[in-house]
Amino acid sequence: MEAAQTVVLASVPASTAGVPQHKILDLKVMSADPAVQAPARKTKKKLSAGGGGYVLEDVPHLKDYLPHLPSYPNPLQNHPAYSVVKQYFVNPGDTVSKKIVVHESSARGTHFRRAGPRQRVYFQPGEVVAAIVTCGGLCPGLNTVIRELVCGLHDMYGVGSVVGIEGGYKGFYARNTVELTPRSVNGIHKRGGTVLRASRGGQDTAKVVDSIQDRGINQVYIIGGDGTQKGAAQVHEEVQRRGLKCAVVGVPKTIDNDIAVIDKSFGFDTAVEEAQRAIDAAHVEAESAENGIGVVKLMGRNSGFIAMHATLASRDVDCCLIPESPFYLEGKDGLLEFCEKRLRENGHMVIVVAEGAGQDLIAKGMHRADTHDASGNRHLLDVGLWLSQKIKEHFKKKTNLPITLKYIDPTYMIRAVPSNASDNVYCTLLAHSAVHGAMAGYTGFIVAPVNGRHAYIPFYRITEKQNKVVITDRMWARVLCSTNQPCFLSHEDVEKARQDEEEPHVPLIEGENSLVRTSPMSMCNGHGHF
Ligand SMILES: Nc1ncnc2c1ncn2[C@@H]1O[C@H](COP(=O)(O)OP(=O)(O)O)[C@@H](O)[C@H]1O
Ligand SMILES: O=P(O)(O)OC[C@H]1O[C@](O)(COP(=O)(O)O)[C@@H](O)[C@@H]1O
Ligand SMILES: [Mg+2]
Repeated sequence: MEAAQTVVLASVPASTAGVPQHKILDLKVMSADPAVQAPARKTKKKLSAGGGGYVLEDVPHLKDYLPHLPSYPNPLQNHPAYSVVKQYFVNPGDTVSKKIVVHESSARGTHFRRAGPRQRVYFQPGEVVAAIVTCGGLCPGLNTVIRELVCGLHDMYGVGSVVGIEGGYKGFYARNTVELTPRSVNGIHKRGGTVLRASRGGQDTAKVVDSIQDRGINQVYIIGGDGTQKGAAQVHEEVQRRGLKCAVVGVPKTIDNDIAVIDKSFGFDTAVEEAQRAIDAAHVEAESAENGIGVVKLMGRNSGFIAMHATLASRDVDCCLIPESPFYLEGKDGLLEFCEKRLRENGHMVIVVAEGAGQDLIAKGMHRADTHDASGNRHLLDVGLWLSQKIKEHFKKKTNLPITLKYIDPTYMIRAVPSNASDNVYCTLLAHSAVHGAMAGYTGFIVAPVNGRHAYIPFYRITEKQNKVVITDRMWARVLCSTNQPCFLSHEDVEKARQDEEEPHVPLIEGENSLVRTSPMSMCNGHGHF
């Protein structure tokens, strides 16, 4: 839940960090909620406004607090591979639009600074001491990002000093660093996991920054998910407070695809592809038995993207359950009734369930205290096991249908694999964009594609809100349409989901779609089905 915030808008002069000469708006944000983990933000949001409702949400720059920092020509201009590119350096005014679908009357809206190499850099190759750390859960592509950060720094900018921090945040203060060279990272992209190892918990900002300071690290690349980037934002605050010349760069990693604003996180495609193998196996098992049911549990703590995409890709799935969409078992249009119907019609069925789905339902009637992992993530109850049990009980007690149910839990198998070809390319570009940003003196940002173009995005943009499947969007409707599963939703559920929608709906001409807009349940066909 986002904390209540006090917002102060004021005009300030443009900074020297390449901000276009729009009117600059300075937004101070103070948290009004004492329970919020992060301290009140000291870094001001860098907003600048242009014509037609254009807003640039810019990222911090080292010059914001080190105004006399010298800059140098970018060595890439003499690089044999890059110097022939017609316009290799990014135009300082280039920005990436957050909103890609626009109407003739709509405001241009939020933009982010376009990623890429700049004509001037704020580090000389010989002075750079870069550090790389991987935090949180595994994700296909971590090794590719590590490799490409090391090789990008070396090959493009001639940086020779790159160290790896082992075992996540705590490695900053609990372990020695390891030297990373193009030679030592060669070939690691063919392996799953992270050669630097990762961990949950142990994020102690003061100790992390002490270590950065003691080791003379001046570029830190922090690869991790939403939790990691909250930690990275705090590291950036502290680095800035101490006045250190150190660029803090976040590379978003999450297999769950739960990071807001960005198009997609690396490794997600690989995970969805790997999930197909589990669904295929479940389908083969189900098809080959009398009244066969295959249940596949996939990752997705709070966001059901993997389950949703795996379902759409497979087309063998009869029901997809995700955390964002509540469901129920018993009664009319409940899951158990649907299972009976599918078996009678088709003789077999496959259910895909995201691990975070139905947690409230399972917890009902259970006296069990919530427990959390070292990072503060809630431990989940095993929905796959619970669901399998409930289905078996139902068919045994309430029907005369003998069923064969197979439960497949490929959880860790889909994230422990190496990244596929397209994720490898994605990771390469991502790492290079991160390096260009740090060399250009930007700091306190994450790098990621927004509408297909790489952008530098301020930390607050992605730590404030998690990306979730919007169950009132077309994509979820496509899933429901392909599976023919019940919609399970009550009026209240739909209304609640609509309130969470980010984009306001623009009314359609002549009331088109107005039935759906005014009556949520008209989304269902009257039998609780879409
Ligand atoms: N709110 C937070 N503030 C600061 N650090 C955090 C926060 N949440 C998690 N972290 C740290 O980030 C690291 C990874 O977090 P975790 O939630 O496990 O994975 P992920 O970053 O992939 O979401 C851990 O070291 C954890 O201590
Ligand atoms: O058992 P672990 O290592 O804590 O990981 C399991 C969890 O990690 C996740 O993959 C998400 O991890 P991140 O937030 O680190 O990306 C969840 O889907 C899953 O619940
Ligand atoms: Mg997370």
